[in-house]
Amino acid sequence: MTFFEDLAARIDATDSVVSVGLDPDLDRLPDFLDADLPRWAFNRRVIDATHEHAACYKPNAAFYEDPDGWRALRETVAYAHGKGVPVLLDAKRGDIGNTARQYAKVLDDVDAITVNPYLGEDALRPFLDREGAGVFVLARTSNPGARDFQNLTVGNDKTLYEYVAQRAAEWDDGNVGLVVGATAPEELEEVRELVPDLPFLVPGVGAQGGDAEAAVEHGLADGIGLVNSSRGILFAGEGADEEGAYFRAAGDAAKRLKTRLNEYR
Ligand SMILES: O=c1ccn([C@@H]2O[C@H](COP(=O)(O)O)[C@@H](O)[C@H]2O)c(=O)[nH]1
Repeated sequence: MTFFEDLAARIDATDSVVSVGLDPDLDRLPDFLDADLPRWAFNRRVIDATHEHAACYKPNAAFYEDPDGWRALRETVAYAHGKGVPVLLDAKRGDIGNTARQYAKVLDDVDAITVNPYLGEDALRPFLDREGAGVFVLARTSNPGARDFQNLTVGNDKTLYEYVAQRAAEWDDGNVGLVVGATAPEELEEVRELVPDLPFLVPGVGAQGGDAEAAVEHGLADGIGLVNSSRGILFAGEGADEEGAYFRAAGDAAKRLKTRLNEYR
């Protein structure tokens, strides 16, 4: 099965397009979590609490880039897979071909990845050519600085993010999606009009205050796509003084987001 076939089956099974972001910020992990690998201990409990509502888990590589982090990530990916949930690594890779080939090896372990198109097609080929893997190309990101470059006009009449979206559609062989932020609902709509068939990963609902309705209305192609929340789910239990209550809050937050998104599906 390809990533997008798996994802379609998972969306069906959970009735959910929620991507649960696994960004275990060491500075925010609860004090009661006394473990050898705290990020893994945290993620395991989050996965236990949220997997019924998770179409996908999206660990961001930035939260794992040290030796203990790599171990925590490996355990997390295996555990998510054990629960039947696909894993999308948010790594935003993009480098010259020789290096990109090394980066792409991570697709032996995870099901999909985010990539940065700035270096051009040859930097993305090692990911695009991976049988079965999903590749989400950054088009219009959710941060305020996205406008600095992505909204510039290139050629005669297109913004850079529109141009990237069109190129990504040309690369698509049933394996390509786009990253478009929920904080830019007008851009979401424009990109959807340009590329009706590509599923989007839409980050930025929750902590970034993005538009959940636009995320669903424009993010899904034939019902397939992902709307991500990380901090809004992971740290929903902050303030709870015991473990059970803390992680129940994460489960409740994932369920609430699923229910809210489903109003617009
Ligand atoms: O445009 C983008 C691309 C990626 N992200 C990532 O998604 C999550 C969002 O986390 P929240 O806590 O829900 O804000 C995080 O890993 C980002 O690096 C994004 O936000 N926007």
